[in-house]
Amino acid sequence: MKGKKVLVTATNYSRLCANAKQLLLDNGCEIIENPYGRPLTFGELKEVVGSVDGVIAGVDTWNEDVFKLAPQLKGIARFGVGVDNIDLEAARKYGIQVTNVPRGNANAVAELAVGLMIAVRRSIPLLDQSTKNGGWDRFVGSELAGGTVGLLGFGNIAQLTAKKLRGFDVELIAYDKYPDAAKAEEYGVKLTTFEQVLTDSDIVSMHLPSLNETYHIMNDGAFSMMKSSAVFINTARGAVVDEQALARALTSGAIAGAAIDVYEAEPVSADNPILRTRNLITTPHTAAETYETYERVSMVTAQALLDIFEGREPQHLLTPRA
Ligand SMILES: NC(=O)C1=CN([C@@H]2O[C@H](COP(=O)(O)OP(=O)(O)OC[C@H]3O[C@@H](n4cnc5c(N)ncnc54)[C@H](O)[C@@H]3O)[C@@H](O)[C@H]2O)C=CC1
Ligand SMILES: O=C(O)C(=O)COP(=O)(O)O
Repeated sequence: MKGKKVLVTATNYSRLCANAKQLLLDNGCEIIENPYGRPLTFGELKEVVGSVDGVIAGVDTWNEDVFKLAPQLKGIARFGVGVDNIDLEAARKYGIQVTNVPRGNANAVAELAVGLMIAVRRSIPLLDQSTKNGGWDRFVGSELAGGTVGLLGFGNIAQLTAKKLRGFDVELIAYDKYPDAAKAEEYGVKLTTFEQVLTDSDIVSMHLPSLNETYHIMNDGAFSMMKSSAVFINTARGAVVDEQALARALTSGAIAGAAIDVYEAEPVSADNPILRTRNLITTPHTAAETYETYERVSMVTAQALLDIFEGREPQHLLTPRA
């Protein structure tokens, strides 16, 4: 087990908390950090994967083209939840075990989603900008209380978002293909259809994973079903939204505003027209970036790789043997 090389691509080395680094070092691992502060490109992965035994992965693309170049790679521990950037079938074919950390960053994402809801309904970034520029523009906003918040997806993050919103005096509705009725009851959420979430909500918050069947689920037709006074929040994945349709909906006034943390292509390019649409708040895929998340997720990912190296079944294995 000595001398295993662990590549940390999850944005930067500082993400792995001290205890997790120590755990890997105590077990004889060498840690290779990501010097770029962003996901690695194929070219950058190609340079390094040849000698790597395990990866603590961010949102870089892990597919057969990479696996072919990584003969020693035994495990990928995703530093988060979404694994749309990892080809699980190809991983299985190459004998690479893949894990993730369900709920590890859910609280951070739920808190940001609620924060963005208030920020967009009260135009907080515009108020800040205007006041700093010498203005005294007391824009009129809308309250959450008395309105309906619709959750698209009712998994771990949406459930925590609902739990937090209970104190805001809102109606909560949600759509999920495999709904958890007990959790819905616990958090006072009415389960309904995708269409009804769109038509009835004052705030639509996206929490679906990126899958073939959710690709561009928010398109022109979906935005046209929303109230013109409603806002859209996306802290899930860029691919579930047709970005150009969102830009059209904002520009035409079909919806009143949006806040997005995720993009169809990341990092989002400065000349992407979505960045210049009216009443849009943007953050750079930051929903999970909290010290608390890093503590929780670091230990789980480090332990998963050690388990894989030592032949034990890791927690949250996504590639069980057929
Ligand atoms: N912005 C960020 O930094 C972060 C983004 N995320 C994204 O948020 C997503 C959701 O995360 P969690 O709530 O933890 O996942 P989860 O797996 O707990 O919830 C996903 C829900 O979607 C439902 N679902 C799956 N396929 C569906 C379909 N075709 N139609 C309708 N419902 C469907 C599932 O039944 C499940 O309840 C992740 O997949 C990830 O992409 C997660 C963490 C951080
Ligand atoms: O957990 C997820 O799915 C996330 O999107 C968090 O991703 P990150 O590792 O913060 O780039």
